[in-house]
This record gives sequence, structure tokens and C-alpha cells, in this order.
Amino acid sequence: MSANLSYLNELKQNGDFLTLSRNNEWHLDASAFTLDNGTAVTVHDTGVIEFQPKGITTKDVVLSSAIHGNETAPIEICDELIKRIISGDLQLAQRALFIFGNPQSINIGKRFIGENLNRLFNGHHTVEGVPMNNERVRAAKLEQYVSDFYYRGSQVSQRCHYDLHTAIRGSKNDKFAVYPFLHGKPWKKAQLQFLLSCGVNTVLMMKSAATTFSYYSSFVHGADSFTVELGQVKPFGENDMSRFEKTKQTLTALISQKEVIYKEFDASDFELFSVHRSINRTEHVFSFPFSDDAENFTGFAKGELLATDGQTCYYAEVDGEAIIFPNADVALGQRALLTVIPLKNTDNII
Ligand SMILES: O=C(O)CCC(=O)N[C@@H](CCC(=O)O)C(=O)O
Ligand SMILES: [Zn+2]
Repeated sequence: MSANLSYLNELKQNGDFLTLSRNNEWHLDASAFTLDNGTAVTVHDTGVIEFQPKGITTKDVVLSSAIHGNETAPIEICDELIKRIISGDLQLAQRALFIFGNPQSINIGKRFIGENLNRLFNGHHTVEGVPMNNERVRAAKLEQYVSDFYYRGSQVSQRCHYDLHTAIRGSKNDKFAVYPFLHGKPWKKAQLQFLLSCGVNTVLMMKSAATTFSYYSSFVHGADSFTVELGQVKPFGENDMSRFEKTKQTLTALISQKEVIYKEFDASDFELFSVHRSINRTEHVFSFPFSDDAENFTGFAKGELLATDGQTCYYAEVDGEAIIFPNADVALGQRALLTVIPLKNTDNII
């Protein structure tokens, strides 16, 4: 029996694509089958599964998780959705591509194996003189799967990509999203309404290009794309899944309904921030003056110390400059801290 058939029967029975992916950390032979309700299922690779319902669709939805392997809540959400689709319990109305980014890092419960996958997109996986590794190869393949998925869709379909994460630290605003830099294009109310329905009322507007998965699909494919942070990192079994009910319901509606009506846009429902700056670690000696339990969105008074990178001290430039994703352990040259300030000009939201 071919490798394909040996896993297909079990997958059809139990819908457990997560375990299948974890058991095949970097590669799984492609295969396809059709559900009784007519939905075509294509396994492209380990962690990459596509669902194409019968009939006309209007949205091409990419839902990724485990770009960082220890961020388990989004993995559990996607695992449940995939199982419900394969069992026939959830009938899709839209094309959907699910991605578990880094199955081996799920298995060891770590953010990554050799290199942070979310710093390798938008071509950064392949750099002359830099040796390839598993994450670099995987980033290149994931870009290709997303490209193929969008190109095979109708050219008038709406493309979206929600890259689901959890933050290392606790956050004053428990759930928040990063809106990738749009190069001057307007931010969309409809997307903010969708996020609010997911339980995400806080959005950070990036103002420069990035190497993240969400920036890649936004920039290269014109997708409505976000990194979505769903609370704090926890090991499997320790997530309070009731905190993700709104997210699950909203994602379910997104892929199973022809059209979803969200609450009317009201700016006062949101806390919108502009990314003020990104501070990279450039020296071995790098530290923060605050403790490991200082939460994301903690604000600092103008002049207070934010970070020390070798001989360079970074001080808050404006009152209320708030810290996001502080991480002194990043590789040299990588982002160790983002800071944000409230977004003042909301004219560019249509
Ligand atoms: O909590 C942290 O320090 C990191 C959580 C995380 O993985 N965040 C993403 C954000 C990506 C983006 O900026 O869009 C990351 O750092 O890759
Ligand atoms: Zn993450």
C-alpha cells in the first residue's frame, strides 16, 4: 500500500490532521479525497490541508497556526475546525487552507527549532551565503502553498489570511492583532469588525515592511491579512478554551457562511495603536529594565529607560510609549521590542 493510502483511511475516519502532521514533522506525501458533502480535501504536505467546497465561493481563507510551535491555543482551535470539516459536521461555503506551520516545534513545545519561522517570509528564507535549514525550507514551501491556493481561486474572490499566535507575555489587552504595513493603502473597517467579532478589539498598525507570514500574504497577494495574538502562551491542556469561543464562532462563520454580518463599525469599540518603533538586539549584552512579567501594552513616561543594547540606551520618546513583544533572547539583528502609541489619525480607515 502506498504511504498516501496508509494515512488517508485514518484521516478520513478521525479527521486528526494535527496528529498526522506531528508524526511527519517536515514532510508528508500529498494526497486528496472528497467528503460525502462534495468538499474536496487536499493534503499538500505535513501541516497543510485545503478544503474546496462544491459550488461557487467568494472568499479564499488561509488560517495558520503553529508558526511558533509552543503557541497552542490557535493550534487547538484549528484542529477542532479541521476535525469538524472532515467529519462533515461543518459544511464549508468558502475555500479554506489550514496550515500548522512548524510541526516539529509543536512536538518539542518550543517557539522554533533552529530559526524563528516568522522572520523568514517574503523571500527572507533564501539569502545568498546563508545556509538553508528546516525552517528556511519550510518558509519557502509555505509561501508556495499560499500562492498556489490563491492562484487556483477565483480572481474576484476576497483573499484573507489570519495567522494565529499567542504572546509570550501577558497583555493588558489580552487579544490583539498586528495589521501589516499596507504601503499607504487604507485600513479596512470590515476587517476591524471581523476582528472585534473574534474578541479582538486592539489593533497595531505597522508602518514598515516585515518578514512575517501575515506581511507576506498582505504584500504579495493583496490579502486582508493579520497576525492575531490570542492571549498568552500555554502548554497543551492548560488553555481555558472558553476564552476563545468568540474567535472559534467567528472563524466558523467566516468559512461556513456565504456572507457574515458583523456589528456596525464604531471607532469607540477599538483601541488602535500605531507602531512607534522597533528596537533590534545588535549586541550580546541586551537587557530590559522591567521584569519578565511586565505585560504587553505597559506604558512608559517620556525619558524612562526601555532597553539597553550594549552601550546604547533606549528611552521612551513620548509619554505613554508602550512595550509590545519584549524579548531579550532574540538572535542578534532581530526585533527585541516594538513600541506603540495610540493611533491619532483614523482618516485612513475605510
Ligand atoms: O510575545 C511575543 O514576544 C511574540 C509573539 C509572536 O509570535 N508575535 C509575532 C508577531 C508578528 C508580527 O509582528 O506581525 C512574532 O513575533 O512573530
Ligand atoms: Zn507567535
